Amino acid sequence: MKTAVKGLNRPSFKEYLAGTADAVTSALTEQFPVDWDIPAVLRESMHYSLAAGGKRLRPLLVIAAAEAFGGSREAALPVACAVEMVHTYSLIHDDLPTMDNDDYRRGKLTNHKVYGEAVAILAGDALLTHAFFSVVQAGRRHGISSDTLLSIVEELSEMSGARGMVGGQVADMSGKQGSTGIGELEYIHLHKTADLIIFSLLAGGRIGGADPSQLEALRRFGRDLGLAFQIQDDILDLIGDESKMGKKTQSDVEQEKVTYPFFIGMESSLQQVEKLTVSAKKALIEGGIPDSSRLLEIADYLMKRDH
Ligand SMILES: CC(C)=CCC/C(C)=C/COP(=O)(O)OP(=O)(O)O
Ligand SMILES: C=C(C)CCOP(=O)(O)OP(=O)(O)O
Repeated sequence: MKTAVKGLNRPSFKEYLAGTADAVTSALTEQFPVDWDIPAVLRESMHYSLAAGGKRLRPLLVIAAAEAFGGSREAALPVACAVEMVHTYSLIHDDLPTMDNDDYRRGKLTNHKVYGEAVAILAGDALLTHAFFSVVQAGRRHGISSDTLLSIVEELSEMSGARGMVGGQVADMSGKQGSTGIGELEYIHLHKTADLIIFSLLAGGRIGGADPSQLEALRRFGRDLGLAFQIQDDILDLIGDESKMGKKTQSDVEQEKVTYPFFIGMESSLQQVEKLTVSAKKALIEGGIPDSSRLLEIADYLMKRDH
C-alpha cells in the first residue's frame, strides 16, 4: 500500500526534469547577493549566460545522484549550481572568436557579442572561481563533512582543469581531420565533455553517502553517458534544428572538426550512442545503488534528445 501511494505521488519524469531545472535556475540567481560589491557589467554578464537556461543536465545529475542514495536536494543544490557555473564558463569561453567563434548560444547572442571579449573572458573566470566558493559554503550550511567536501573540491579542480575539461578542449582545438585518430577523439570526448558529467555524478553520490564501489558504478555510468552525450551533440550539429538547439548547426563541418559522424558515419554514430547508453545503464544497474530510477530515466531521455 505504502509503495502504491508513494508511486502515485511520484512526479513524472517530465515534471521532475522541469522542477529540477527551475530549482537550479532560482538557486543560481541567488549565488551573487545584491549587496556584494561587484562591477555592474560583470554581474550582468555572468547573469546573462547563467539565466539563458540550457538543459541543466549536470546539476540534474548531481541532484539525481544524491537522491539515489537518499541524500537531500537542499544539500545537493549548491554543488549543482557550482557545476553549472563551471559548465557555463566553459561555454562562454568556447564561443569566443579565438575558439569556436559562435554568435548564438542557448537561443541568445553569445556573451562576447553582448559584453565584448574582455568582459566575457572575465565573466567566465569569475564563474569558475565562484563555483569553488559555492561548494565550500554548501558544505558549511548543510553539515557536509570536511572529507566529503575536500573530495568534491579535488575532483572538481581535476576534472575541469588541465587533466580534464581544459585538456580536452585543447586537444579538440588541435584536432585535424586526416591526422587525428579515433583514440585521440575518445580522449577529447572523455575530457572535454564526460569529465564534468562524471564529476556531477560523483559529487551527488558523495553527498548522498555512496560507498567506493557505488562511486565506481557512478563513474562508469558517467563515462559512457558522457561519451554518448558528445557523440549525440555532434550528430545534432549535422541534423538538428537550430531553433530547438539555440545554437548554430553545421559548424563542425565548417570548422573541419574531428567527430564520430566524420569517422564512422551517421548510422554507426547513432548505433554507438545506443550502445554506450546501454552499457552506461548496465553499470548503474549492477552498481548496488539504492534507487537509480531517475538516473536511468535521464540516460533514456538523453539518448532521444533533439536539443
Ligand atoms: C575550457 C573550455 C573552453 C571548455 C569547453 C568545453 C566544451 C564541452 C565545449 C563545447 O563543446 P562543443 O564545441 O563540441 O559544443 P557546442 O556545439 O555546444 O559548441
Ligand atoms: C558538452 C557540450 C556538448 C556542450 C553543450 O552542452 P549542453 O548541451 O549541456 O548545453 P546546455 O544545454 O547547458 O546549453
